[in-house]
Amino acid sequence: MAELSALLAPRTVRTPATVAAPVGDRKFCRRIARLAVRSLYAELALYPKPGLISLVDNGSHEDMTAETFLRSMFALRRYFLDIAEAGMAGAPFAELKRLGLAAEERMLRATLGTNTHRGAIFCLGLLSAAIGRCRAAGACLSPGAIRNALIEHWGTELGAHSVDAGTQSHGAKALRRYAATGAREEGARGFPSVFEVGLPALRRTLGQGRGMRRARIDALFSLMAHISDTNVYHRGGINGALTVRSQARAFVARGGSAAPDWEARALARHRDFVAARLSPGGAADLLGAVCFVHAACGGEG
Ligand SMILES: CC(C)(COP(=O)(O)OP(=O)(O)OC[C@H]1O[C@@H](n2cnc3c(N)ncnc32)[C@H](O)[C@@H]1O)[C@@H](O)C(=O)NCCC(=O)NCCS
Ligand SMILES: Nc1ncnc2c1ncn2[C@@H]1O[C@H](COP(=O)(O)OP(=O)(O)OP(=O)(O)O)[C@@H](O)[C@H]1O
Repeated sequence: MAELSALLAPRTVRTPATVAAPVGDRKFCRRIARLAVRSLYAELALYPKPGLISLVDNGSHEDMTAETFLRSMFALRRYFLDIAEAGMAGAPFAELKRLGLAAEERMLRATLGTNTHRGAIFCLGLLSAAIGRCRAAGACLSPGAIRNALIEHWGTELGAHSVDAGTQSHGAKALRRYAATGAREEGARGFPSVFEVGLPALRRTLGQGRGMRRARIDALFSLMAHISDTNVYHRGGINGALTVRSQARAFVARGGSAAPDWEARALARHRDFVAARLSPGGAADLLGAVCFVHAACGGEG
């Protein structure tokens, strides 16, 4: 637990200018890795999240708990450091993929075989590499610079990162059965849901003075309303996907966290989703990525 409190202790460095300051590159990458893990923790700790695991309950899941997620997060600290350094060094996509696959193995060892963070390993890993690239180029960290670095350096390979014929993952099955696009398509397009949906929603709510908890809720519901989430298709098929999208759209249309009864309505959606065994895990992963980009660019973590 001492480790956990060190990891989650408030950051003293907060401004974009400080992120780009001439501290050692390794120190910079360590800080990026800390922010990545902290962002995954922020996603886990947020409540209520429809159907998802939090520190309060297990949502729609029987095979994992918040503790499984915490074990996985600790196992991934080294990965985020390594992939940020690889990005900084201009490593080819094959090297990022090798690191990503090794991290998946580490995650599965730490969780005794449960997939807690596959999407996050992919998404926050690539973003860590892109942040490393920005640092190497001396660019000031901004969402646009991070996205450009990602597309410029690894966009071609990401566009060709298709599902192997024999892959039996939930995502691969959802793609074959429902043409649900999922994490690969997000990556191929430079994570538009992070940069064009989740992050603007987070910043809008913060700009309106409603604080970080509500900002994360608004980002999560905006993502749920927008994305093609292979977890949802896997568990609930087309009807499940339509339910998640329409419920999230209704929440957003009523003003999101600006509505006076937002918390009761978010809780009601949580109960509905648990009853229907729905879990928008892809939106949860992307929320982690939104929190990460926001913090890396100097926002409150
Ligand atoms: C692309 C990946 C994530 C494969 O996904 P696939 O859909 O086949 O597998 P699976 O269903 O097991 O996992 C999907 C993960 O994506 C998340 N997800 C689902 N929908 C979405 C979405 N729309 N956007 C983002 N994440 C999503 C899920 O929560 C889940 O964690 C990945 O396993 C992969 O290619 N790994 C190899 C490592 C690699 O190439 N890394 C590149 C550099 S890091
Ligand atoms: N807080 C969260 N709660 C639940 N899932 C999350 C959360 N944050 C992220 N996720 C994502 O949701 C995914 C759930 O994966 P998994 O493939 O085990 O789905 P599942 O629906 O539980 O599968 P199964 O039907 O085998 O139990 C994880 O990969 C993870 O990335």
